[in-house]
Amino acid sequence: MTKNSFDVAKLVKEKGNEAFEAKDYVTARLLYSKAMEIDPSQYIYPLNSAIANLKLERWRDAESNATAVLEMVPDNLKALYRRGLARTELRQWSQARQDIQAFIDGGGCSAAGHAVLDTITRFEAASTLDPINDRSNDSSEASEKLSPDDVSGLAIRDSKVAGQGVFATREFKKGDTILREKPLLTIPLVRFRDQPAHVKAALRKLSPKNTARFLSLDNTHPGDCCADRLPHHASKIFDSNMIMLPGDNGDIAICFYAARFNHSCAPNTWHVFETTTGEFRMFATRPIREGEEIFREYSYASTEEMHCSPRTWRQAELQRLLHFTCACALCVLPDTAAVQASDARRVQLGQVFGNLQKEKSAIQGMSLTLLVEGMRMSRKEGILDVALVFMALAMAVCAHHSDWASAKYWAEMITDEFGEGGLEEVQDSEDFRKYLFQPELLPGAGLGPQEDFSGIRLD
Ligand SMILES: C[S@@+](CC[C@H](N)C(=O)[O-])C[C@H]1O[C@@H](n2cnc3c(N)ncnc32)[C@H](O)[C@@H]1O
Repeated sequence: MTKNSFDVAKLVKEKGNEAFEAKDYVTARLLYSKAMEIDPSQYIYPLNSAIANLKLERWRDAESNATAVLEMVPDNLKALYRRGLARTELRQWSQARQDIQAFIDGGGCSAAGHAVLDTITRFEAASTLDPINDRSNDSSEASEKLSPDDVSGLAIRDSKVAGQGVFATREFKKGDTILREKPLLTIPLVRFRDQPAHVKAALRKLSPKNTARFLSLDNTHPGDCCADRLPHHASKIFDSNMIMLPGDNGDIAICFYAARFNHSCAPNTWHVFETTTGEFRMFATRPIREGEEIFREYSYASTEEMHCSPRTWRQAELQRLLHFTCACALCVLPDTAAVQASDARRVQLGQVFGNLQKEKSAIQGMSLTLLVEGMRMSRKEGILDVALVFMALAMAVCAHHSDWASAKYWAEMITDEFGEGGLEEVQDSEDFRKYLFQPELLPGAGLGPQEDFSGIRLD
């Protein structure tokens, strides 16, 4: 590591020290282990890890940390003392004595050393009376899990699509909230080459626990796929898990829980970023059964491009940006005819969007027939958030032409698609809900020539 390089291991150790001082030994231990993994040449990381493990009564780990230090620096007094303590707890009396004696002989605090020697003598005597009391078990395995399992209704399991994914442990209704979380870190949308500087700054600001969480995320970029711009693949972890936040400012975020969901081109969720609460939220777009995998759509390309492009394009794009070949249910449809039909719908969907844009999105010129065609295709393709956009536009078109019965028909369909929960959560929901109950309040309502759309419905 060059002198001026961004030393991730050192930063991680410092975060570990912060956690240790706050008596969060579980996080401190995780961070020291990460620092050891990143830079195994430094004895200070296992030395610190040993003390965290002693605090957590993980005697074997503390012993092995101290041994690692002594292999690098044979007369390190702190390591001798810490190993002596661990070995005492592991009932390795004579080895414990040797370590503590070496500690005293090397100039370590004699009072502290003799106190441990006395303890060893007492333990040794007690152990002959109480042979069943085995102190060698490490005790804190369960408490150190940093896992999304504590988010209600979700569990991490092996996925048939890719590695691990997130599964429902209960039923979710359409519109139910799947997840709401504040991102671990966000950076502004900047040029790719400027990204590392922002990631570095964001990593520096992370709390110790969130540093451990960040480092525990998957790096799915193969080693040589592209040069990493930060040591220890920090930018690859970032790239593997980043989410472009929907909304105007377009920040890029790492969300600890949302990062664990696999991608699908026909996801069963949609998501928003609520600027008022700073929360990333996911909702079910259809009923999700217990045991079903839950997917989100990775939207790195523009959402429209992702929705309106055939499988080969989507796969190439995900490969180019994220280095994986999409194996979602839509991309691995078993028969060619089904793939061709899906591709054709996507291309048509693109044409619908194109035609709508040509009409400059002005409600007065928008064709309801075209919108309904878009709804049909997006429903078939399982991209319900797109269907919802078309429905909202359909409501506005009918309201513009004072066909209130038809406007109400589309409003009810939207309510039904969102589900009660989803409707409450949508961005700008207050206005939106108001329009659903009173379409006549929509901007432009009643301003167009009167028309009757009762013959145009979604079957
Ligand atoms: C943010 S991680 C998702 C969780 C990951 N599966 C795990 O085991 O931790 C993103 C990585 O998961 C894999 N992945 C996600 N969705 C996929 C899909 N539809 N097809 C193939 N691989 C996918 C890719 O390797 C991708 O880079």
